[in-house]
Amino acid sequence: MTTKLLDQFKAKTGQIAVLIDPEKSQDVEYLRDLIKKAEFAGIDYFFVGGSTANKTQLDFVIRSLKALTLIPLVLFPGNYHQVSEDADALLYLSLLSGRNPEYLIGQHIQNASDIKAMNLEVIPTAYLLIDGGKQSAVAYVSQTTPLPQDQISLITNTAIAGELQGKQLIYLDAGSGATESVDPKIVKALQEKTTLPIVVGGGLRSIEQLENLKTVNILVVGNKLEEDLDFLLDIRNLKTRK
Ligand SMILES: CC(C)=CCC/C(C)=C/CC/C(C)=C/CC/C(C)=C/COP(=O)(O)OP(=O)(O)O
Ligand SMILES: O=P(O)(O)OC[C@@H](O)CO
Ligand SMILES: [Mg+2]
Repeated sequence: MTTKLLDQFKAKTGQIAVLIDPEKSQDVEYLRDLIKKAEFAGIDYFFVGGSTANKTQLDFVIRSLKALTLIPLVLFPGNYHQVSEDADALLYLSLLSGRNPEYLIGQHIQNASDIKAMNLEVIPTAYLLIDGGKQSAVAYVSQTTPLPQDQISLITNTAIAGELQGKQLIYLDAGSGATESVDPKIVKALQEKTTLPIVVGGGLRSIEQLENLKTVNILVVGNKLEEDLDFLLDIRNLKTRK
């Protein structure tokens, strides 16, 4: 019996997930290099997904990762096509910061029975877009407005409403390539109200940012590694320091 990934999420703070965007990762040599460095760095998870990636691109990445590494593979889907039984878990996102029914429930209805029949851990996730200083791909694709960073009670109330609906995980995302990552004050306020595990991503590009957010369960790094894989060496130093 393998442990559920959600239990692993809860077990520790300061875990690191590397976000792989399938659209930008269609080269097995690139993936080999990424995996080698990620394993050396002691990365905890690969998150795989993109706001516009297609299923063929996703399947290529899943097949390659499954052949090359034991690091758990967590789907972070931009739409209902980005699902596969070959992953270890699926973040079942509802975009609670927005008011677009398509991303609250519409996408989910498309393949709910298929997902239920899969041998795949499904993690109900309250997904909140937080204003990261520039328009993100998710805001654009979903046609929703992110929550302002200074509206802390709106953010905590949104997340807690998700908890009351049965979500098991809270994901605060400043958006891919954010110029301003999620403020640690938001995390602190949320942790006063809930013990649900928290994931933070969007615009994390320095060790200092990761350190300032180390009380969250998982920190997601995407763009920075697309530009500089050697940032994984700094992450390794951070992880071995602890
Ligand atoms: C029902 C299922 C299986 C999924 C639900 C689909 C929903 C509601 C998704 C939430 C909204 C959304 C579009 C999330 C995308 C999250 C994601 C994979 C972000 C990664 O960053 P990119 O958006 O690829 O950024 P760049 O394109 O800038 O690299
Ligand atoms: O690419 P970055 O800016 O690291 O963002 C990661 C992720 O949380 C976006 O959904
Ligand atoms: Mg992307």
